[in-house]
Amino acid sequence: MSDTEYDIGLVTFVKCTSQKENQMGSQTPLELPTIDFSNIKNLNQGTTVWDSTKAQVLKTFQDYGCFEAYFDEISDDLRNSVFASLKQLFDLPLETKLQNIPGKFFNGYIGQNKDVPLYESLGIEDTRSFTHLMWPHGNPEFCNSIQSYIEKLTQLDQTMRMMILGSLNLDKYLDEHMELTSYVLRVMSYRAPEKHESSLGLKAHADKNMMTILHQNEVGGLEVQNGDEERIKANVSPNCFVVMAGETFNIWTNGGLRAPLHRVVMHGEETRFSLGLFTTPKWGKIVKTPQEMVDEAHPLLFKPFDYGKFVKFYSKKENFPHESALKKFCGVSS
Ligand SMILES: O=C(O)CCC(=O)C(=O)O
Ligand SMILES: [Fe+2]
Repeated sequence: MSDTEYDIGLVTFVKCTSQKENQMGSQTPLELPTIDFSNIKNLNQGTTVWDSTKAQVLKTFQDYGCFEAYFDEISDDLRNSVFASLKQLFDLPLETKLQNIPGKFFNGYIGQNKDVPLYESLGIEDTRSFTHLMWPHGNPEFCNSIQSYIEKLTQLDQTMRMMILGSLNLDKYLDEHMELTSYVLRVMSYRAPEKHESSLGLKAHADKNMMTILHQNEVGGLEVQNGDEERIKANVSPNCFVVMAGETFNIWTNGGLRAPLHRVVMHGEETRFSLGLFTTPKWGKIVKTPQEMVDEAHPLLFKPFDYGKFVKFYSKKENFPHESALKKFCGVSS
């Protein structure tokens, strides 16, 4: 972690500079703000550090909808094991990967799609049963490292949500908010494009769920859109995790947060691996904006909705991948 600091308004951001940049001493490119979550175990509510971190989280979510979390709970060994496991997983025969038929839409195998030919992904709802499905004779290293990775990122997710609700004075909804969601870990592989192919790995989109934590290998390629033109390349430092608000969080806060557009562009000849912990509303539970976020100046933007019903609606051809699908589904003026 570099010790370079800079101010934006009231809060100070610590830059999470990549080693490559340091060594090459190149000029600083546009970067996402970074928030320091090192020493998370000692980050206690009510302390000055907690309060300043909480203010940073809300401000970056309001301004960008996204930031890089510097999080050092995933050891080098665990990270190496996770990325090595991903290579092993994607090297499995297609028939094996296709067996990952999920409990829910969009959680299964996605790939072999001519619109995004470089991209392949698998959703992991339950690590044990997923491992058994992929390796019927067992793969304890995969199972243990993925499970431990999910547990650590879950801690980061919950800390950040606690901070956002706290900053909005909505602490009383915390238990309800945590109960509302479950997690899926989506693991992704992007092969390098052939000479005649486009380098676009994943088209620009905003996530529909509550919040996403992304982690990429050193190949990089994740870009976040800021404003109409500007695209910011996400850092590839090993301890940097890109945290993004999804459209459901924007709805829950009555438009109080941004859900940024982002995409993946491939460079070079290496395969890119990435992981995303997707915090997603449980099917059958109702996502409802707290009344405190609504007043005359801020009328209700979205009606309460069941995410499961939305996913079914979204999976229909005419609604996918419609940018304003949620607006169409439960927007107040629609
Ligand atoms: O691979 C990545 O880093 C981004 C993936 C992504 O944006 C998504 O799955 O929604
Ligand atoms: Fe995404």
